[in-house]
Amino acid sequence: MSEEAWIEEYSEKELNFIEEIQKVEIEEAETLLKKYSLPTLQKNGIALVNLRISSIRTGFGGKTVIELERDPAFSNSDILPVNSFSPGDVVRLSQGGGKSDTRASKSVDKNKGTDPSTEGVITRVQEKSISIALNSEEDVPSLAEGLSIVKLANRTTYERMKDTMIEWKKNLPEYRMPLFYTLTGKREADTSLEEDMISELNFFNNELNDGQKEAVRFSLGVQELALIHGPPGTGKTHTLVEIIRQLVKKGKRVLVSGASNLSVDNIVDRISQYGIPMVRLGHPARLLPSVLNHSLDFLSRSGNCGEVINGISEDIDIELNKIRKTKSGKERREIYKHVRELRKDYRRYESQNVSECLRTSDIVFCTLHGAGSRQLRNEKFDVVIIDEASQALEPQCWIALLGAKKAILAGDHMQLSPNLQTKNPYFSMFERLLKIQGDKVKRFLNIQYRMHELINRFPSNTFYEGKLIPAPAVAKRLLMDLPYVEETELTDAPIYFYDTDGNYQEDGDKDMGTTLYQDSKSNKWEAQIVCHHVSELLSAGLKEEDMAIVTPYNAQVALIRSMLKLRGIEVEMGSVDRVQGREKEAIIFSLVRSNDFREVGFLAEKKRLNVAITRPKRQLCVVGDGNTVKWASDFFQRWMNFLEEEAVVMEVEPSIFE
Ligand SMILES: Nc1ncnc2c1ncn2[C@@H]1O[C@H](COP(=O)(O)OP(=O)(O)OP(=O)(O)O)[C@@H](O)[C@H]1O
Repeated sequence: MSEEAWIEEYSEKELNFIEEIQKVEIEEAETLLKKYSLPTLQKNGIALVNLRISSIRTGFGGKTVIELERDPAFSNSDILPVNSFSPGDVVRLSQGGGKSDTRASKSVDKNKGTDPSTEGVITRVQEKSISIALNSEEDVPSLAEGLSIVKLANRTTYERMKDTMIEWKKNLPEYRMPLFYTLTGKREADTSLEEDMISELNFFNNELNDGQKEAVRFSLGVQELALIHGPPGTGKTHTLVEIIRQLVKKGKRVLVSGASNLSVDNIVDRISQYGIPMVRLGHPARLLPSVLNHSLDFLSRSGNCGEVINGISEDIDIELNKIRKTKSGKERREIYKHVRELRKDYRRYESQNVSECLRTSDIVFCTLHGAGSRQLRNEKFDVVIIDEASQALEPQCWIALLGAKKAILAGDHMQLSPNLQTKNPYFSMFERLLKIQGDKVKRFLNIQYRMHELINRFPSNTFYEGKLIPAPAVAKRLLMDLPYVEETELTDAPIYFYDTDGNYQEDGDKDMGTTLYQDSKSNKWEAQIVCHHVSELLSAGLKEEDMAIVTPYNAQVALIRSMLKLRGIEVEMGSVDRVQGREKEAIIFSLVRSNDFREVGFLAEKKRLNVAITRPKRQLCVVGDGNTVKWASDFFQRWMNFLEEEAVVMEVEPSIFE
């Protein structure tokens, strides 16, 4: 096949894939809006009604940011209802929809000439307020009251992926070719090492273990592609930090990207102490507070034109607040005209500062999606590093790789891959490259610094060919070895298993149908056992912040949270997907599924189980029905056999339920 045809075919395949997943997500979101009223959507966390504007200001890029709060005319409390909004969500803002039970899609439909509506992006979520950056400059609603917001599918994510694939197809400059062909499998990866890059290699961090050092050496020396396979707790971030420092020392310009803001910020946090010129792109509301002074937003307001920019921003805010006070259309038009002029100036000065800031940075940090932002258009990098690469969609990775000659991908394809609604299993770029290029492009981090050796055993044997070994310092640690924890029958072993054995079956919440809440499974018996175990650990001296509760279903999270609240206990908890990348001294894992059909549903994915059971350092406590779970597959049978043999199997005493 000719090179042109190869590029064409590959890009088309990716474009079709993006279209397919976008269609599924948008249809799903639109079905919800058509089917349910705003108040019902609010009950389920994806809408907020009866809000009013509390302030207006100018944010990064000269965008109007409005802050919304609860309208006291409709509620006695100023705390927002429980919701699932987070920075980056795209929302539709409209007037009305709160009092009557109107369909969400009807009340916000511009074309039908009903309430005016506008779209924006959430920038900040607080207990009593929520802020939105509006998409266009004349979007400040004329009425500041009776506002509603509802979550929409995020189209820009898909548009960026599509633009990237079109760019790859249309424009493949010479410098990008070798990497493209290696990444798409048209040619075998060249794994020879560049001597210049690895001769006289002095490690900044001498505590790196041999596997980590080899991963650093290989990543530095190889000319196009390195994969770092880092199972849980194996020091992936440590290794990446060393690679980045070594690359900068060799005069290379590096783009560091990751599937999530947190993965990127963890690296920024650790690198920032070394005084390397660097910048973190991304909306400040989505960044860890500790990295804010490296953000482009902060740096561009403090550079050469910083003072001017801040002055213009204040002027815009004053004008925007005038708009809220006037009812005259003529006056409003005039103010908007003035605001537009101010914004033009604002962007001009800001873009000067942004260019300066990027030009002088040896390392640029952003999410994969952020790599597609206009500030990075035409920027080139010697090396692009992608952390959590196994959790990203392939076209997301391509966004970051557009300006690269060499790629280093770190991840673990044995943990959760992107959560797609499609029926087919999804292979990330990381996993696909392992398949097509083989182990020669990979280095494996084999020592984990988190789990007790018994907790390590099942995941190591099942997912990592028995090659994952605990560092001596962690291999024998138990809860009772913590200085403030007493030795009790619940703190002296690494794994506990409360087997409910089919006696305490799950509950299903059918109220919302399957579309809105696919995850509405709970099990009150298991919730009670979890509360009992948590209380016992606290009595033994363990602190609330030392433990977390993990379960595959959000409904179970909510149930356990409410039960613990009654006992005055507040412990971190989340669905399995939310705790990937986290660790705690003790993890309590409630499996929920218990039924006569031996159906384990959502839990069935092996990788989900791997994530859940590799979070604890000193104790894993499993609460579940062995009888349902063990028949799901050979794999679950093996896991149940392991628990029966190795865990302390706990009797489910009736007193637990009192
Ligand atoms: N060579 C080492 N010697 C001693 N401790 C180490 C070493 N490498 C990593 N660690 C420790 O292991 C833990 C995990 O390290 P790090 O956060 O870099 O891992 P990670 O692989 O990125 O984690 P995750 O599982 O969340 O992806 C940290 O507490 C770190 O201090």
